[in-house]
Amino acid sequence: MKLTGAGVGRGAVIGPVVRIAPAPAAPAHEPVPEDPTSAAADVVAAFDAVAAGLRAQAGSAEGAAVAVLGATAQMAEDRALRKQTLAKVAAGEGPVTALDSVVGGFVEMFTKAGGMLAERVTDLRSVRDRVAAHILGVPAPGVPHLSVPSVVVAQDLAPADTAALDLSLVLAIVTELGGTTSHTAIIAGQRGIPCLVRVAGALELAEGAVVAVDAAAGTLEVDPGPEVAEAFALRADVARRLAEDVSPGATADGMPVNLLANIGTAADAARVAGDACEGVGLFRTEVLFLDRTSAPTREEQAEVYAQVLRSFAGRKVVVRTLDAGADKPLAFATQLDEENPALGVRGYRLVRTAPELLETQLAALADAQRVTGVQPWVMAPMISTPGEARDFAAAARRHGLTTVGVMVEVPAAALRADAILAEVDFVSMGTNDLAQYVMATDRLRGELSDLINLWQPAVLDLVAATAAAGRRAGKPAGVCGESAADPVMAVVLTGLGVTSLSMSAGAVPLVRYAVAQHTLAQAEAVAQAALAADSAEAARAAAIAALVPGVAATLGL
Ligand SMILES: C=C(OP(=O)(O)O)C(=O)O
Ligand SMILES: [Mg+2]
Repeated sequence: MKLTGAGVGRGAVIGPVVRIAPAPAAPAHEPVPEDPTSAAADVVAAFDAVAAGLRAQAGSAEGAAVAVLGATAQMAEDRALRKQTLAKVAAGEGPVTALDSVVGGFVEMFTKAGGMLAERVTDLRSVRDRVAAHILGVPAPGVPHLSVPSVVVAQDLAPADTAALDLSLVLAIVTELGGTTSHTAIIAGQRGIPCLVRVAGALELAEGAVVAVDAAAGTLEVDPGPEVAEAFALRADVARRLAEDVSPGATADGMPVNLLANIGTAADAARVAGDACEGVGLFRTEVLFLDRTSAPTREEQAEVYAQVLRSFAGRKVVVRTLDAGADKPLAFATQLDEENPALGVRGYRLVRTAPELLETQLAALADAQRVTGVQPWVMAPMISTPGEARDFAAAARRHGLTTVGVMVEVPAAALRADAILAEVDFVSMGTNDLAQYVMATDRLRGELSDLINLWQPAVLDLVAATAAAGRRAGKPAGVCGESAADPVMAVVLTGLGVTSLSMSAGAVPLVRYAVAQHTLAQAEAVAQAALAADSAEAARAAAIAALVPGVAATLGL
């Protein structure tokens, strides 16, 4: 059996399936319990079992997870929660329905109260899901404990779920929902973990079934034959051979194109520092803020930033300030009443509602600069106007950070790139959000993946306009969205005048190879071929056809 989906990365792996159970829904018409006393006893037993399970998990967890699990266990032990649920069951409501409405009431109350209480809403929902699963006799939702390298299959994964996985044992991630530029896919890609999203039928895969996941082809095959394993091994060989080239990125005629890595944590930095990349082009600092009830302190942040700077001492490190909101919600910063969070207070816009977050972060970064003697580049996400760029640059410089840039990921910033570049030292294009906003298509959902395709000519036009503005200003204009990881797109971007490409470290060798096979003029011809097309498919096909002979075959295209 073969399933198809949209792949992230180019990896191909074979391994057993481990399923992540989705949160159980309350049955539509849950029957009234025949014996309310025994139903009440079941509810108490479910609360007790969940609390005990969480306490046991906390006992074997490490770091921040201990406190999170302990706090969730405490909630499962909460007397008011139990008492109100039991009262409803005694009055004849189905136990899951009762639990659902009591938790719903608490969620509303906590949310209205704001502050610390609002931060407990996620814990409350997690307790509800676990207790409901216990009552219904279905697998507990949430991230499983992995004991062998596995292919993790889920309906969808929030960034916090991904953070809770032991990624060293994750061979691949397969989801039924989600999009290729959603953060979970990106975080996985950054770790070199192949990801397949939008896989219809993924949830029907049996636990333990052996599957072959090919992210480049976008396929999943159940019980693959030995020829599949052989083909995967061959591909790995080509990739290994190309990875032996450690020269700096450049076109065939010597025009430099910096090849940089995207990272999310200090551990990522330590892991990829030994790889042949010229630095970090995007440090997604929000990963440090995820799954917490309050922001990390200045000291805590400074320590992490210093670790990253030390790992890459002597190389460029571009640190992006907090990009929270929308698909990266933080309990302590996200606006709860936004109907369109992707269009709301996210990224740099948080200076309007929580200015101390940016101030603390810039101070911590300056501390890290001081203790390591390494000067980071710093940039802000979600900048829309030259005024925002100016304000951010002023704030960063006040803290003694000297190389200041912004991301170009909102169409307004691309359209006014000259004016934006007048305010800052560099720009970095976030093609994931740029595509989302240019095409008015939610990057988290895959139904419209044809529209959010990074090859859409309208997206390419704005990238071209921004790169041209960079050339005019004589300032670096890089790309750090997923576009940079695609070796064919990398040639197009080079031809458009993009000065650096930042991607998951595992993508660097193929990108280096593709760029190095073309002179600047040849890359420009590839870019023009793509720009002249009138659809995403035609743009990619035209670019592939314009590559110098032999490159497409080596790339397996
Ligand atoms: C690099 C980008 O930022 P993120 O994916 O973290 O939103 C982007 O939008 O392309
Ligand atoms: Mg972005």
